[in-house]
Amino acid sequence: MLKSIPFTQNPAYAKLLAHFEATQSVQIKDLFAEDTERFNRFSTRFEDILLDYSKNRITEETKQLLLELAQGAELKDAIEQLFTGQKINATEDRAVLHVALRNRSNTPIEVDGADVMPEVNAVLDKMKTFSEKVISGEWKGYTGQVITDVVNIGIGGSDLGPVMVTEALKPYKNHLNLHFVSNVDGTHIAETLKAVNPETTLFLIASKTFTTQETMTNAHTARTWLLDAAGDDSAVAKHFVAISTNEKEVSKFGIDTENMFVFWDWVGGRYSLWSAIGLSIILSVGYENFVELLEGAHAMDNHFRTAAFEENIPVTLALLGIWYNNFYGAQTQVILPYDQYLHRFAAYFQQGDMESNGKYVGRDGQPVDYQTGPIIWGEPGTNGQHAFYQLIHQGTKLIPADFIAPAISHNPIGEHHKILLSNFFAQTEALMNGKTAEEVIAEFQSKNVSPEVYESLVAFKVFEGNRPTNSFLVKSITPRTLGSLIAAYEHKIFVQGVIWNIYSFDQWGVELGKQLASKIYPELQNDEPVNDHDGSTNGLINAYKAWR
Ligand SMILES: O=P(O)(O)OC[C@H]1O[C@H](O)[C@H](O)[C@@H](O)[C@@H]1O
Repeated sequence: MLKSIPFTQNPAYAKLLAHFEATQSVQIKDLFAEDTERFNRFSTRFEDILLDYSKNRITEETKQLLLELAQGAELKDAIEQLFTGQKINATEDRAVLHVALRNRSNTPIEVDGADVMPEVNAVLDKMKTFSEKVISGEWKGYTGQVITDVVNIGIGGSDLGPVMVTEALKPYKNHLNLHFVSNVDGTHIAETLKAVNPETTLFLIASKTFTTQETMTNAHTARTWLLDAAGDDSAVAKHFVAISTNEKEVSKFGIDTENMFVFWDWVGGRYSLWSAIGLSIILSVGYENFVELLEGAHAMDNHFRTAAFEENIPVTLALLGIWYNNFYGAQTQVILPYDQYLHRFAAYFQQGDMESNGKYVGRDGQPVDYQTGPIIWGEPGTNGQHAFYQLIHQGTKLIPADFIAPAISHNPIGEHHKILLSNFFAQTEALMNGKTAEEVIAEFQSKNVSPEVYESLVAFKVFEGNRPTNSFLVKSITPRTLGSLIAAYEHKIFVQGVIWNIYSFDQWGVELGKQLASKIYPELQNDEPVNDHDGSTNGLINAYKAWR
């Protein structure tokens, strides 16, 4: 059990508050001027990953106080509880063991007295064998043809991770075409089915619970489509596999449990890409690359568990996030990958972070009186620059930004990568330094613009600067570095949840909408007007009925 230590009662909280009040006018660029060693002091290396967090509004004292905050929350003990299979997901009475899925050292990890590693390894072996058959063409469809297309049907954690990783690792891709269907909007499955052939398509039905309405609806539509073409039930065994924790529901759907890849209740949906949910990743890039992804995550797990907090990447990210979220009042955190392959990275961590830490009740069952999880958003650079960076540079909101960029591109064409990276470096520099009125005036003068013309423009061209950024520079985006990066962000979320005294591994907040939808769905079966909801909901439902 994680202890309940409300954030504002953490002994370091009051000290941090006083420190914040005394230092909030600090200018990051002045900190660099005062300390030539600042980059070395506030950056850390892990394998081929460099995290530079020197462009933040922090001093050595801030760092020490934030580290005290981690100690005050008994973080070390919480980390041990995570790694040793304690039931830290208390509201669901479950362990939280995504770290076991990538425990490449294979040391025993017990849940309720039983080592989970043999089962983890057995599923990995099963995925290896199966994926090799599909990739090599040994696995045949109902007319004896090889599989050319794989459609993963899943939503939330059963979709976002596989999508993000298969996109990120596209340079490692084999010949199989991957498709992902998540939305219950019929358009999603319809457009996907248009692009594939029933004789050569394999469907992966990915759902932890195997009861999720969207996934089951899409799965049934896919099955009907296949049977319409094949004309006989026996085709299902050759074209459908299930990935789930729920054998009963899988059998009910008509998938032989031989064709089922299991995982366990101690794998949270949004932490499940490392489990059988990663089968689409394996089919896309091969088993060896998936193992590399696991290895990278495992290396980060070891770092997180053993490195001193002052050098610990997930802890550092978490503490900096808390500094802005709880003291500077920042509402959001933007993630900006300067790598097109990482274009779903921010979307992936929208679920990872917001479903984990979007909680207003503390571990003591009481509403918290402080801010918890930030809003996560972002798009790849340089697209973001031409869309929303204006607000980051000159808006009224403070937006801490994480930049992620590879030194080596998978597509070293012409000058592209140098241009891309010059933008990355320039943005973090501009966000920190800004531009003073003097600089704006000097620029006008160098172009011989007269004061009558420029005077009224100066204010608009000034950049306050002092916008905080973290920069991840990685050597290149390989399966291993990607695994490490994802694990770093996962553990950041965990650390923040521990310090905010919330439960990060349940998601009760998604239930109410689902319950109400299942009540409304039958009401949409006839054209009778409804009147048992509030005025707005009645009005909307009745307008829909009149129109359809
Ligand atoms: O994998 P499933 O059981 O189908 O669940 C899919 C998704 O359902 C819900 O929305 C949960 O909040 C998510 O955490 C989960 O990832």
